[in-house]
Amino acid sequence: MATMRTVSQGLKIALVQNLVGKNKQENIDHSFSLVRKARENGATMISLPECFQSPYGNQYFGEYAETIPGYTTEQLKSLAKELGIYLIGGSIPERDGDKLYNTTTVFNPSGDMILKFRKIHLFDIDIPGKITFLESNTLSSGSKIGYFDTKYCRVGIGICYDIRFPELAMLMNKLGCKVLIYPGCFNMTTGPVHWELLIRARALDNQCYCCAVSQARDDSASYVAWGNSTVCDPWGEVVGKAGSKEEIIYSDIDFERIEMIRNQIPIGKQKRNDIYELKYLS
Ligand SMILES: O=C(O)CCC(=O)C(=O)O
Repeated sequence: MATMRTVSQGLKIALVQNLVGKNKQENIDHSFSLVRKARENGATMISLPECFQSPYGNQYFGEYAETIPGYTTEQLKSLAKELGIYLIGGSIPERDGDKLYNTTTVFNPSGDMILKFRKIHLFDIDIPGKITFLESNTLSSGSKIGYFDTKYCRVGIGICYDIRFPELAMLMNKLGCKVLIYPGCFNMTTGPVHWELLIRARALDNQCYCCAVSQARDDSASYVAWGNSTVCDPWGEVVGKAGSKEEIIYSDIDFERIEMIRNQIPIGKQKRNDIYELKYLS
């Protein structure tokens, strides 16, 4: 007799750290098989990483880009509906006219697209002898904050480099997000020191859950991903962490814990808006 798995009634998040190769269809098929597995294991919200169907790199964005809605997002839509889950489609290179964006789409359990979010802060850095990357050579930036409502809570979205900007996370907190999710793809220079620190910082300064989901590491790729997909709780503690290889990590979101910590250390109420204020210029 087949074993019936228990599907969580609450918010159980799965981060799918898939290995991305050069074949788009294989990337889609393979990552979807991992999403199915995560659903079988009870996840109710599942996130893929940044560029889940395309290798990460300026030389790839144009070739793998699609319109939204388009081929990949139609498949994400069907999968969300088939599995009855909230599905965060990592990101894909999006083509809109003559511009490219790094874009996340989110689907609800009925298959409706409830968010299209374009990466706001482009990854332009120069660390001599280590890594120089200029996303702005190919991509344009978004200019709208990304969040969506679920039956559990409001969830905020940023993409990779966006996690370095505390103001963005604080605004998502101000808008009521209890969970922040960052599809990302850090590298072997910044990943070891900054990745976990940034995830923990965003969780702690907003007293919320913060999740970051990476591609798995491929040492032969032109851009080697750090991996280490992570979930951090509102106390700043890591409650789920992957290694460098392909893996799915799971985390149950405890809303009572968020409230308890917010009551114990009430920084949300102690902000001195008479001295400083964070404004959302929509
Ligand atoms: O901030 C970093 O160190 C890495 C960011 C990145 O890889 C990205 O934004 O895609």
